[in-house]
Amino acid sequence: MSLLNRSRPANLHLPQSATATSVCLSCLARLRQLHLHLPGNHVTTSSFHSTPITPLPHKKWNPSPSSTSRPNSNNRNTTGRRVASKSSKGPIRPSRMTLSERVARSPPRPQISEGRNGKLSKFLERRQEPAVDTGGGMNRRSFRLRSEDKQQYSRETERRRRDLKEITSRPSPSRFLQKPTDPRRSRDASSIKDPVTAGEKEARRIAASRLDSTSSPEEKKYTRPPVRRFGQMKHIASLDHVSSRTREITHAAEEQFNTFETFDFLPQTLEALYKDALDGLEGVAPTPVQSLVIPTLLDKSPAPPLKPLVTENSRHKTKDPLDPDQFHRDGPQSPQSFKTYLIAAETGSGKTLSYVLPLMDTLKRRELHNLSLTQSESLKTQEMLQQPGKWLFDLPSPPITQNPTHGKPYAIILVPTSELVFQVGTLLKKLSYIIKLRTEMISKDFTGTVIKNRLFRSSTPDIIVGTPFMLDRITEANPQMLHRTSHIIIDEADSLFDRSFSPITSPIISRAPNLEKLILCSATIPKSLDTYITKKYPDCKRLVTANLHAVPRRIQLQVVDVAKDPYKNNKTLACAHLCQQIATDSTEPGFSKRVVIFVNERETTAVVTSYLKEAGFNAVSINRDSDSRKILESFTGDKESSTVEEEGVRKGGVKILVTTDLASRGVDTKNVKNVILYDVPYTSIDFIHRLGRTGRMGRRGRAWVLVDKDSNTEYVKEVRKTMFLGQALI
Ligand SMILES: Nc1ncnc2c1ncn2[C@@H]1O[C@H](COP(=O)(O)OP(=O)(O)OP(=O)(O)O)[C@@H](O)[C@H]1O
Repeated sequence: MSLLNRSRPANLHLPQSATATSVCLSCLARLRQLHLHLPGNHVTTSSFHSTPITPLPHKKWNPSPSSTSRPNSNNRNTTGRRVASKSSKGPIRPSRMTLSERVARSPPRPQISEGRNGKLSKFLERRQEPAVDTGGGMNRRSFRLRSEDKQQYSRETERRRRDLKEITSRPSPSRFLQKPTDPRRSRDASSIKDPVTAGEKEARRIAASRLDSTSSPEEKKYTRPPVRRFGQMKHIASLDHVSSRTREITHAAEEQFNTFETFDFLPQTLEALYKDALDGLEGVAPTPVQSLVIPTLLDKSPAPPLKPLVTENSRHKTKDPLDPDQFHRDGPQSPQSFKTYLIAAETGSGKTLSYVLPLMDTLKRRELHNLSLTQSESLKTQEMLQQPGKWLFDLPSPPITQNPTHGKPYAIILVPTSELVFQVGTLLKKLSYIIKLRTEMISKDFTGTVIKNRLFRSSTPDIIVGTPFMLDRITEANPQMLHRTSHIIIDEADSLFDRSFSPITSPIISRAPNLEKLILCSATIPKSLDTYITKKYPDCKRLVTANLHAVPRRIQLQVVDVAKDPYKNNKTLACAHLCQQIATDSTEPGFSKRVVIFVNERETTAVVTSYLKEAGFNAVSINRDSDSRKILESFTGDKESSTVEEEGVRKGGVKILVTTDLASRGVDTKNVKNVILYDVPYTSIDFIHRLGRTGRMGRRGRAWVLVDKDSNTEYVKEVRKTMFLGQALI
């Protein structure tokens, strides 16, 4: 008893008047720990407990420096880490939470019954492995302190290095591009399968050396395999490498063009930008991508003379749309008279304005230039007519043109979905109110009559925004429509040049004989796009920002293991529970919180939405029948304040959108703070785009990814670590 009193920490629950049966179980656990560390400690517990307790196995006394200098009574565990005092934690929480009311309220935390030793130790074990793993978090210091993490990480890295060796010896696993087998690479593998003769080997060697000598330095540069940091992350390896030189250029541009005034815009462009495009925000500065792109695209030269119209009315497509391999077989186009640019920057970085502003400014300059030419012509005419002896027929006759400007836009902007047509089109309309240009939208949302009126009425639009599907059909029927088109912009270029879109996107470009600039824009450069551009537009100028392919660190990603308690592989329950937590947390006070849930399959949207609706949430999904434009509007618009009634119900204060990748690209959900990845995305590209719906334009964002027993947990962990380190996912 005296020994006990001597070594008993002050926070043990042992009142002076304690009877043998009133000692709490946690104290007993502490006593047992002490017992393990004291030499020859044979204290019997019989004086404290009425029930006999099986003696603990005797542990040899080892007066190591760690055990003597860091006793457990100092609130440190056996590894020497500081742990919170158990007695100060209040009531002990159970290991199995019962979610009897499912998601209707947050999971209760019933008290564990005292005296069940097994339960207690299990509980303490489980507490170290929470279902929601927040480890990556934002705390760099605590991350560094995790020595076990580090050890595990180095073991993982070693294992991956071995995997990488094995994988790189196989043919390219790229999902986008099945390259023709390179004899140089397949040499080893084939020699194992079927023995080759010495003659064949020699022939292969010669073929390989020929390939080496014929490939240009440009080709060599871009056919280099990307740096694969993680052998397992094959998807990540499909992203292109961004050189340090590119990063230096971006930083230099950022320093040089640090205000919108430095771009030498027309006064009306600047006014429209400040008043309409940026919603009256004050003190705005160009983003890195804008500093880089705007000076390059801004064009003050007058429009060059138009090439004559192609008279033959070719109604046939130059390419076979049903041939999926054509995309990868296409050789470089016939000598190009136009310049090509590739804009690549992280999601939510302001890429749209970076191409829209110089485009509108250039077109306005040309319009003003043409107007001044016409005015000076008419002045000359009047002067001539005033000369004595001159009359109307002495004047040179105006040129007879077969190409009236009727229905011929100067610029075309292509985007993959009608939702994006609406988003980009709305921005253009806002800007053109002050700049005074005519802009129109074309998508499946409008009837044929509406489209016809928009295109071919007396006032021809200067800029048309549309989907490739619509514009391909219209320009195929009216090939002369693109005669005056000097600019074609392809937003989300990685989508519009993939196997499904490429056969309808490419012909539109080839129908514009007077094209001056082809601008491709994307947040990700998959290897397929990189190869396509190198092959088809070898002189393409790449405008790439330093943070390309990196998910901003202001987005916090947490991993929820739904295989663990309390979800027991019920993903929908875990998702509803997360929504409940979001609804009740103290973020965004007074405002309706928005949550976007991404799933991999269209069918899952209906399942998740109905479950959430049943649980009382305000959930919607985008599908074929829904008015997706209207639904998205409530997620892209400004913040809405939640009413007192909604606040009371709590669930009413949160709006949930369940969607597939349909809403993962380009949609400017700038006020969405919460994103849930219900399914692990198939590729890193999808990861980047889905996470890109939050944390836009410098805002903070939160994301959760649900993993179950079938998910590639390793892959998710690597993505999270890479994000945490602020590195690109390549
Ligand atoms: N210089 C700026 N200052 C403040 N806000 C800006 C600036 N430029 C653009 N924005 C705003 O940032 C938001 C995101 O812009 P935008 O949609 O162009 O991003 P993005 O790079 O195209 O994203 P994504 O890759 O997802 O399509 C828009 O709401 C836009 O109004």
